[in-house]
Amino acid sequence: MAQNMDATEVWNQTYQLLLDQPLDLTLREVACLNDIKVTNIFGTMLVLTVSSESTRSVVEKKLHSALTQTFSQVMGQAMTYVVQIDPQVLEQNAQNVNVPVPQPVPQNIAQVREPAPPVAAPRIVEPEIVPPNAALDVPQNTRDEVTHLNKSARFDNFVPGDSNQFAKSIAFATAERPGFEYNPLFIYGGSGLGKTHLLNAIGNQALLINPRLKVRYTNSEEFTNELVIALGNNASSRRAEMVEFNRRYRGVDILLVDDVQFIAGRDTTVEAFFNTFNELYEQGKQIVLASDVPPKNLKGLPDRLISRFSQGLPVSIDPPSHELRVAILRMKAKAQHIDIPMEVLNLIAEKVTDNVRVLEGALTRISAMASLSNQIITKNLAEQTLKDFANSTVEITPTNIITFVAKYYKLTFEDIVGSSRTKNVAQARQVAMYLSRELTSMSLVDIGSTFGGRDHSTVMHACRKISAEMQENPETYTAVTELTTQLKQGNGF
Ligand SMILES: Nc1ncnc2c1ncn2[C@@H]1O[C@H](COP(=O)(O)OP(=O)(O)OP(=O)(O)O)[C@@H](O)[C@H]1O
Repeated sequence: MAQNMDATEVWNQTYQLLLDQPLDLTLREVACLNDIKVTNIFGTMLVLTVSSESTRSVVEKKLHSALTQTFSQVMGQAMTYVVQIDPQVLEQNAQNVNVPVPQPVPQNIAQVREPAPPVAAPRIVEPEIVPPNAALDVPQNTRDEVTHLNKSARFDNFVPGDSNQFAKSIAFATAERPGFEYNPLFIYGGSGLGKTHLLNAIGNQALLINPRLKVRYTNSEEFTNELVIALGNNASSRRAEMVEFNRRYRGVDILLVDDVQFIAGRDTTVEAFFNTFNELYEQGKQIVLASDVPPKNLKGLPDRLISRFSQGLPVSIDPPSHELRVAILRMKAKAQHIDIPMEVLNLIAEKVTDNVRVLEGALTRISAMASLSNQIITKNLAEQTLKDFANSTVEITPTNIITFVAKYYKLTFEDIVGSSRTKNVAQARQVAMYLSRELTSMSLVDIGSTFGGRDHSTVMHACRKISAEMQENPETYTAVTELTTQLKQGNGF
């Protein structure tokens, strides 16, 4: 553990370790590494400061995996980071181009940044299912401490349709007879289509049938981080840590691995995963994998692993039809006692076509608007509310959200991720957490890490609070809707 290290020391150690690794970096990427300063540490989140937008893009994309893993290794716990551009550089740029920088200067990054292509979020993957809006409590997040399963993601609240029926049936059969017909079961499909839900449903159903089974849900980022920590710096405890790591992953009857596409890139992780896979497989234990693409399209993984993945049954989940979108909306509305006419459900299903998570967000928005304006839900009200709710192709990162929220509330970037508990800072932070849940695919755990190492239950509380406030408080409603619109339009990214 190295939690008492100061920011400079953390960077010095990380930098040294990075240089010792065969990372195959270009000269440009090495130059970007040299430009990084760690300027703050909030719990498990580091604030990195760089001097240009282009460096920031490299640090957020190409170097993300190496940096996250090495920071985690140095700190002895899973770490995440956000990247800001040096406030002094921004101020200097603003003066050079004669653009007055509004106060507070340093953190209004979006106002003075050069336009740049949307940058990828530090990829923080999704280990559990939680609705984007905690008011939509189907399924809620109740992650089990041992299995890591979200107990609320079940087969009985997974609505079937043409696009997912086959995957659901196979998943159900797998839960009933783990380790037999479909091993490994490989579920693939686009974002927000229900892969994580099915993985959890398999684990929950199998345990219902046989409570003595050992089940473990994980995702590739969690697997990698735990491996990095087990390998750690400390040679004397490494052996015991690795025994414990292997017990956790190789001693199970059912291993459920989400977002397996992100396992690529690190030889040690791929090797550990390959060995875990083989051992479980040879013992006849069930392995279920989920990914955004079929096995043959996985990039950066060795052929031997891809051929193992293809040995069992790959099944796809496709985007839902209009009828299925309406059926899912009906179920969610019913679960929340939202009285909503059929024509409005049809309208939402027309507007949001390719992601069930976004579908849920639209329903919440409409219900909040109706409740705030004390109206019943009508087609007209829904049309008004969803005016700007177009499917967006802009990629929104946690950094974007923090930057925009800070600007909206006239606070600093570090206020949002820091530890201040003053009322307006806490409110802004909760809105930022809510937006992170709604507009990115980050899990509660990962949002908590990004916002200064907060617990996932703190994030869940924030999402619930903002969601409830939206129904009662026009200021909160306006803040959320305006920020969503700005972020989706990508203004100032
Ligand atoms: N058929 C369905 N019935 C009910 N709820 C669904 C269905 N499909 C998806 N959902 C809900 O939509 C949300 C997103 O689903 P989930 O997280 O499983 O998607 P995913 O495919 O794993 O996405 P990602 O690849 O982004 O992690 C969850 O709240 C989930 O419960």
